[in-house]
Amino acid sequence: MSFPSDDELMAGPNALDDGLIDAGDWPADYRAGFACLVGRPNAGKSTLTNALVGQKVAITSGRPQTTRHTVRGVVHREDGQLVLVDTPGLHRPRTLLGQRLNDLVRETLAEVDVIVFCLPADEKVGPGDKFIARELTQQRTPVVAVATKADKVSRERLAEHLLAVSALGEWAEIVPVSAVKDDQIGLLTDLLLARMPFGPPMYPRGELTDEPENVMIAELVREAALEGVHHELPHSLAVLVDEVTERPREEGDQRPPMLDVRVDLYVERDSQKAIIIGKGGARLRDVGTRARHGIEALLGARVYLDLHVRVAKDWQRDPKLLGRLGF
Ligand SMILES: Nc1nc2c(ncn2[C@@H]2O[C@H](COP(=O)(O)OP(=O)(O)OP(=O)(O)O)[C@@H](O)[C@H]2O)c(=O)[nH]1
Repeated sequence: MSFPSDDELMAGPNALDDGLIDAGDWPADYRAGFACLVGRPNAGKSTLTNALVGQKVAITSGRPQTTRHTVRGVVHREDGQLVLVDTPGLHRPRTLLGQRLNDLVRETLAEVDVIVFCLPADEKVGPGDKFIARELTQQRTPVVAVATKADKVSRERLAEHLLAVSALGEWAEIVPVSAVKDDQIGLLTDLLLARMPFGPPMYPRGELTDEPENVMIAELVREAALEGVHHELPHSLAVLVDEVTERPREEGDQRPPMLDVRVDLYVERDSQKAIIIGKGGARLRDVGTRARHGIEALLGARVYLDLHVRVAKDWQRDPKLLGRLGF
């Protein structure tokens, strides 16, 4: 058996023709395509992604890749499939990292079928939103503006917010939703699916994400490490999984496998390292415990988690390190 070439793997929907994916039958009016969620930090993108997908993203491995963007989740319906891809976030290009992210973001925006612009109803439309709105109006992909966290505000405030959003730019639709209360999520899915091209499913049904396990592990550690110190360490923390190894087992051992997971956390300054580690290492132990529970649930294994905090001065400007960190 020969492995498919990179070109074949990148072929997206065509991969079906190569017999790489067994997607089963699909109706003639089936739609499938890509959407990405954008919005400033804390706008509710992850929560909305999970609500759209309908459950926490699940891990599966060893399947052909139909997009070179990280897939956050796949919405499966009888009438179509919506592949939610990641955008690393829009930032003003102050550092090399910022510039690269923005290039990546622009490419992503141009390649998807619809953009979901998240604007939290409980916050006024601000400079961050205007910056993103300007980016979005510079390209041709239709944009659905979503007023997120609608459950947090009164009807009057929501109406005011929707007006402010509509004044921000030309949007294909404006929809208020609550991901937490599962309010209008079905309607939003309808609107997004209607903008997908007709075509066969890109993923076998039942698959929720194709995020590599290591990225998910790094994400869990990052989340735990940032808890409560978001404002002190906004973009200055990078997490890299160094190694995952399985411990040898005695024959007949019925327990789940035991994995050693080694993870490096990169910060820019000694002071940030001190924040992560905490007094006498207490905080880092906490971070480890929380992340470990998540990783064990993710991998269905027992995990020994080994965290190392390293200071990599100006990692955001170091192309070599950026490459290693996957940017
Ligand atoms: N009440 C309410 N809270 C929400 C809703 N959606 C998100 N939140 C909360 O808003 C906060 C931010 O949500 P996230 O989904 O993490 O936002 P994000 O845009 O992914 O954030 P970044 O990763 O920083 O870009 C979290 O505390 C969520 O629980 C919602 O519909 N209703």
